[in-house]
Amino acid sequence: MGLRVNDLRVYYRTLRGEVKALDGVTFEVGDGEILGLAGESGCGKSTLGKSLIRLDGRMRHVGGTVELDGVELPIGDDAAMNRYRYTEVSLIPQYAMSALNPTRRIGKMIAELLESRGVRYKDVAEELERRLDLVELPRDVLGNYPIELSGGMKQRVVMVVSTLLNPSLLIADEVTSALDVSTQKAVATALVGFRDRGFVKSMVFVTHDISLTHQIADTIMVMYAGRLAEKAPSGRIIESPRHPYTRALIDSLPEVGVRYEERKLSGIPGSPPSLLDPPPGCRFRDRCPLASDECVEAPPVTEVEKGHYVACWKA
Ligand SMILES: Nc1ncnc2c1ncn2[C@@H]1O[C@H](COP(=O)(O)OP(=O)(O)OP(=O)(O)O)[C@@H](O)[C@H]1O
Repeated sequence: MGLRVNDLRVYYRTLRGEVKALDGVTFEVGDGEILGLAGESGCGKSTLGKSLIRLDGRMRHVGGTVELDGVELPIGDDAAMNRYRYTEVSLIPQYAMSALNPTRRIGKMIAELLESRGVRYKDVAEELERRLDLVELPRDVLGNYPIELSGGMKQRVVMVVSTLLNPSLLIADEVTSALDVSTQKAVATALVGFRDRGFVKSMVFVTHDISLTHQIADTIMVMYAGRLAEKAPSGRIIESPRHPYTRALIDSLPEVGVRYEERKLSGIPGSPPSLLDPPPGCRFRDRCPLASDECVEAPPVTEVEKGHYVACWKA
């Protein structure tokens, strides 16, 4: 049944007011689907990823729902969410390599984690070893402390641990940004393999790198200033983007493997609006070459062809 997110609003409390980081986002991810989430820094990608599993202390669930396999997740209630974490929805965090407890051997850490989920280590030990083999980690890592492993090895440990209980949904948050290009590819390929083997049913792959997303995701969703700009099957969005912002992103893609955050968006002056007090209407209109009077009203998300959604009056 997959993931169904409806009009999700999550804000950050700050001294200057509330940052409307996620301001009414609706989308679905089907079983077996990998959704790549793209957009400039600050558009709300990580906030969306985190909202699906754990709101941090400053985040407030203002409205909207998240349904996984037909069950509404209590995302605003940290304690109630606990029973879904690892088993139903799991996260490979942005800094996965530092997510491991430095004072625990890997095996011990996994045993404690399993215990907290009511699972006996020996019941999954064989499967754990099989998965370590699969990502080409020696079984000995179970006896190692994190400091004894390289960055890439720690990354793979976190990948294996976070998917060990076969969650329905995996959120991979910028898992490749700290890696070199060839390791990025290997990690992305391993994640696709996890999906193909059924370790996870569906995945939200958050990244700056739209060219990498294109290689692994079935569908790409582009966000702009806390809202959905466009969502379509990967090939479709790369070949014929309909939103002017998506077009700019793709035009600014120089070559595979180069992150667009490191380049200026060609031909688009300005920067995204502040999410403390975003202007009414289309949030891209100040930078948009096609903007006209109707853009003072926020465009609805429209399905322009099957599976292709765009929030733009001109699409
Ligand atoms: N803890 C926080 N307190 C206040 N505002 C925050 C906090 N974390 C994020 N924000 C703001 O929320 C908005 C969305 O941030 P988010 O990290 O989700 O974006 P992102 O697209 O994932 O960016 P990046 O790729 O740089 O991580 C930004 O305006 C950001 O400044």
